[in-house]
Amino acid sequence: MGWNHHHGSFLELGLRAMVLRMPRLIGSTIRLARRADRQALLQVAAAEAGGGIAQAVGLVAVNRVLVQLLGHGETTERLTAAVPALVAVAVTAVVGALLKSVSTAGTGRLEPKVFRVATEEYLERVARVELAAVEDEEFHKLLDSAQWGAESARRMIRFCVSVITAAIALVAAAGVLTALHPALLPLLAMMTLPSAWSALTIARRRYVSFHTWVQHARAGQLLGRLLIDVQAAPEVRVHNIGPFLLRHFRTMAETGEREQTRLASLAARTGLVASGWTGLATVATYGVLGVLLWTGAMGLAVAGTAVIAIRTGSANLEALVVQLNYLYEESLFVADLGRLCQEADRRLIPDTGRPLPRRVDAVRFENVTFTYPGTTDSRPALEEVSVTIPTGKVVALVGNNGSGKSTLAKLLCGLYAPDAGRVLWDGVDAAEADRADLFDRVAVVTQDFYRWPFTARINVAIGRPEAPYDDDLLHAAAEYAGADETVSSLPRGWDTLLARGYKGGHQISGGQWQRLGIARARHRDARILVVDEPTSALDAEAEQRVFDRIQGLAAEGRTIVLITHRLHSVRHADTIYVLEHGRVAEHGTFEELMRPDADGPGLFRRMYLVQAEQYRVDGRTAALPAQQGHPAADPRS
Ligand SMILES: Nc1ncnc2c1ncn2[C@@H]1O[C@H](COP(=O)(O)OP(=O)(O)OP(=O)(O)O)[C@@H](O)[C@H]1O
Repeated sequence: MGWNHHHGSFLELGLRAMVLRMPRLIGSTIRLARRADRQALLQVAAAEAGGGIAQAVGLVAVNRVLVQLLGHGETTERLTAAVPALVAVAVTAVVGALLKSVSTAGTGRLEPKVFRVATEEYLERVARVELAAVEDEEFHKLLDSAQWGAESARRMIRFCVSVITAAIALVAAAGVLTALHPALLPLLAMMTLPSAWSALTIARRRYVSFHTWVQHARAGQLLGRLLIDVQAAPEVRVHNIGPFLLRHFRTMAETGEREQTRLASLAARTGLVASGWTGLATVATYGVLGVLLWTGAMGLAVAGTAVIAIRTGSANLEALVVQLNYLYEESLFVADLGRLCQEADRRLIPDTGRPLPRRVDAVRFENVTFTYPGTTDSRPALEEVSVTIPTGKVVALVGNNGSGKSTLAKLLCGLYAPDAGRVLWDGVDAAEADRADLFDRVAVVTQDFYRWPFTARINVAIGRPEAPYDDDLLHAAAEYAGADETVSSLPRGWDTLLARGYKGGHQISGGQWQRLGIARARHRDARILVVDEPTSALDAEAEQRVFDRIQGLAAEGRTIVLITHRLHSVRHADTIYVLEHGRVAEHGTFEELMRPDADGPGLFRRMYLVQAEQYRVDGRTAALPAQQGHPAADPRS
């Protein structure tokens, strides 16, 4: 459990502080409800207040009935005298029932809306935080527990209503009891305090346990989900991974069960202690009532009403405590949601900044050093990197796995800021730039671009989510990426759902997805196109076509940043940067880098020749570039 050290602020609170905090928590729920549906909130509040008044009036009427029935005179006379009070009891009961149903309807209307408002509140923020926050383990832990907060906010409405109902009813019963005899009130409180203590103690324990185990539970659920995951399904079967996953799922579930057992036995012990104290308080209460009757300090009718008031009062108090307990438990999760929103606000991508020049001549990386936040690696992902990306040119980034190519692309897109050095868009430092403006100017297509579980149309159109659908533009983008054939082969064309496991869902191949991804980036129509290994799943012909088209974009004035391991594809790039361990090892044109006598370590030439060697046919040596007196090299030829 060493990796889980989350401590919510509530864990530091004592029981008294919790009780004191309760009104504020109820207040924040009411504010949330007001934002969700003011009218429904008023309806619930009015119905609950009316219900409380009806209950108090009902109790007073019961007292009148008892006084009349237990008074002097003929039975028929006493009955007749009690009729008006009896009618009042019936009327208050009917009014109470009607108001209850009004409140139930209002609560039912309010709850889903509160859930939506609370969910939107955090989703809207989390979608706008810096990428570094999303990748931050601490932020994720907060996200894990806060996700329960929206559901808790929904449930809090019901518990809030129940708490208010029970509180109003309790005040009514306590008022009547005080009027009957002031000594009865503290006794009523004594009867219920032990259960209040026990309920709050149990809730607090459950919350602490939840926080300690939240990631364990998530990991267990993940194992369960892997067993039914569509993408994992082939490997699960062929490699017989099912029993392995199941075994670990069971081990994790059993560990969780032991925690539940521990909590249950603690709860049983606490409950038993509380019940003992409640029993003693009940005996004392009825004892006092007996003494009052015995000494003649209280009449029989009053004692009868007092018994009813004590029973209703203690039932209300019991309900109040139980509901308060639920409310408290839920409020802890809502508080987590509040903390997540605060943390997200702190880490939001700023929505202001310097506008970028309308026409940028070049983006320049000046001695950029960058280490991923939270990593313990001593070596930065990028170290003193200087790269120039002129507008309208093709710049290729090549290098071994982990050399920093994708990281450089992410910094270019404004997803991270350098720790040292600057990324300059002409004169404007990207760290100070208006990020929305910067994002607007780039389109990215990576090897693992997102496969949206939507229709083919949306999968391309989502490149420009705000723009209205224009089928001509979508067709042009698809044609550009060679995705038009894929789309026309789909059972419902553009409207085919690309999500296996849903009705009408269809699965396409990796290469077909890649064509759609390229079409999406093309549809975005940004000034800088970053293509990170975009063609790895394409067949040779399609790949060639995509590269030719990408070159064509540069001719139209767009800037292309091309990341690839297929060195043959970068031979037409205007500049090639070769990265090694986060540094630029060498750069130049293809011809310059292929010259055996070139300055620098000759890394590109070595890598190229290794690739070319793999394409040797029948013992013939791979061709070398034309300027060395050989025909242009194509490792695949
Ligand atoms: N999100 C991340 N968090 C922490 N470290 C990362 C992250 N992404 C990459 N790295 C690390 O940064 C270094 C550079 O990775 P990067 O993905 O930029 O390499 P690359 O040249 O694109 O590699 P490849 O050719 O395999 O795609 C690697 O050491 C990698 O482990």
